[in-house]
Amino acid sequence: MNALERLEKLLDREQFEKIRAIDNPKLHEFLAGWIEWLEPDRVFVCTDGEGDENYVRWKALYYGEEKPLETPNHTVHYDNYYDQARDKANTRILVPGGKEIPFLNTKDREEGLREIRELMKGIMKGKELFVCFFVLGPRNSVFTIPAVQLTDSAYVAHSEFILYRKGYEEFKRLGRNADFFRFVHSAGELDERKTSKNLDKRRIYIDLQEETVYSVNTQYGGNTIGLKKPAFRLTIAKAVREGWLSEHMFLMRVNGPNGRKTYFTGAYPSMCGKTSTAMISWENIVGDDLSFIVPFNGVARAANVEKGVFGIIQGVNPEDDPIIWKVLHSPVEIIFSNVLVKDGKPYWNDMGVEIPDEGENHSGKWWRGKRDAEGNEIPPSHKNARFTVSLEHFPNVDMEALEAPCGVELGGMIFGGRDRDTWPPVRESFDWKHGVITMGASLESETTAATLGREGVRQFNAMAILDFMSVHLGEYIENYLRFGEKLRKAPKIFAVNYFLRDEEGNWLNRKLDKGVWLKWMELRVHGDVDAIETPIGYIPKYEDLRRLFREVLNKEYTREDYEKQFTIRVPELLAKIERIERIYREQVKDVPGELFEVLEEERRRLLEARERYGDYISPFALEG
Ligand SMILES: Nc1nc2c(ncn2[C@@H]2O[C@H](COP(=O)(O)OP(=O)(O)O)[C@@H](O)[C@H]2O)c(=O)[nH]1
Ligand SMILES: C=C(OP(=O)(O)O)C(=O)O
Ligand SMILES: [Mn+2]
Repeated sequence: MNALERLEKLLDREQFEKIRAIDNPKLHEFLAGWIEWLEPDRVFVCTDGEGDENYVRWKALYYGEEKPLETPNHTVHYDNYYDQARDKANTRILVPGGKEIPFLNTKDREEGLREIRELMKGIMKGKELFVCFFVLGPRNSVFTIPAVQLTDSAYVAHSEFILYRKGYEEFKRLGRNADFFRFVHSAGELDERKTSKNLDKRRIYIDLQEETVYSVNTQYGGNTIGLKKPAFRLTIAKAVREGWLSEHMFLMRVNGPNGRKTYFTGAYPSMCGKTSTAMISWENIVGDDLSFIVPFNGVARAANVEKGVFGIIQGVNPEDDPIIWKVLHSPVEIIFSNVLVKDGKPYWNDMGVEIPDEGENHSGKWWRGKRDAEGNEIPPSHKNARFTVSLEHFPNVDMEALEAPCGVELGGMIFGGRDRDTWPPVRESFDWKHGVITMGASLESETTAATLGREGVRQFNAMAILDFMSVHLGEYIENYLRFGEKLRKAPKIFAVNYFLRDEEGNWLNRKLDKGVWLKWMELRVHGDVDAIETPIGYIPKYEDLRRLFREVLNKEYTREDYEKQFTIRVPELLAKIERIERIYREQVKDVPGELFEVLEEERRRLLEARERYGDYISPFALEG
């Protein structure tokens, strides 16, 4: 029996016709094999029709994975109390022989496939399987990658309808020529709260060879939404193979003088400010998490992989995030996850309004002071609680850029992380290579609640992408360096640090200061302002920032604040180079020699500056 004949037996007539309309034997084989293996009670195939999307929305409520809130189109979803973040330990890249690759969590491919298949055998008995088609990137463009998702979670399917462009018609159009990604997910057995129960058997396995990701016994979006972080591992490998960039970057428009539009991408690790930067209310958002960047006639052009936001809700407040706040309080389609709910209203930590003392949250029934099994006090919402919403609902979205089949020309690329004591708030690299190596490849950041495990630990996190890396880091950096050489005009590279602290641990910057750094970078891309040359790149002049603080935030920016923030901290910078160099020499090993040369040059510049100015160099000393 061929695959189509098997599918005819497995599906009811209506669903079968939807599959038959796609002329793709590889797809048929994949579907027939997995439906037989997973043994769902029912299968629903989603086309691009509004009715099918509605069916998925309704099923999320019907099966209890989501509950309606007071505001129309708002729902809440909970993940298991111990399933609130990405599970790095159980996320594996499957490679033949289980070959060790630095900073990757690998597993022998055969063994991994056997294990995951065993875990998934018959796992959908009694459940409904949703077969969904989407594309990564804008439809019918140079960026488009078709993908099929199988999941028994209506919440996961629903999230994907909000976050990705529909792809059923694209599969039909491409027929047997479609080169597509595959995602197979099961939430596994659910408890009475409809959250995944068998967390000890939680696995996320990535098969680069077949471009397939398996995810089981988990619901948290970072582990399960196939087109998001699971697909990211596949696109990184594809980009390195094909000579473009697939990055953990927001994409936004910064509005310059006289209506000038300049586009930036920015890579910061999870929970380090991508969404909050891209959402700055007076600029325009294109994407907040994942970008594809291709060389196109000598310029770098970027597109958002997604069309929605799966954003962190903690700290969203009316002053700092007026636009998100407004969207979250309007009757557009939103899934709130792992927040506190009381009388049908959602609440979250640090929202700037009073929060009730009891209700329901990610721990079940909640009251202030409640402790978990480990004795930790449970806050109203989880730190990694999120909202899922389409970008079309944001008044500041740049729709034209979001839908542009050729993407937008990039003016600048930004790297940043949680760094309490080393990097200044903003600086510009000397050139592409200097930026790629001393900013991107040298990125370190403190761990956050976006992954399971300890928080606040400084960790190497090259290009903010290490959690998702699927190829040898040396190869990835080599691809980055060569990418710049394909360009007539490379984007300028910048580094930011929103998280500097003083000795007492107080932040040196306010959350909206980033809006000023963005305006400065925009001016630098066009050579409109001068800058101060330092051993680690160019930093802003005080006068320019003072003017921008006044224009952008209507605030006075003092010389004292500037000096504290932009002091060149030589001992910390030297120690960092030491750490980074050791990591590349001892752990990564096969890495382009240029990396060591550029780090060495930076060290030499710092040592020379120290001779002349001492350990902590005031930016005023370097001016002139
Ligand atoms: N102190 C401080 N916190 C920030 C700043 N920007 C963002 N955050 C917080 O960092 C957390 C993660 O931010 P988000 O933009 O969602 O990160 P993403 O995961 O990279 O998209 C949120 O709790 C924000 O409130 C900032 O400039 N300063
Ligand atoms: C979805 C995620 O993305 P981010 O925190 O980068 O927004 C995640 O890390 O799980
Ligand atoms: Mn985000």
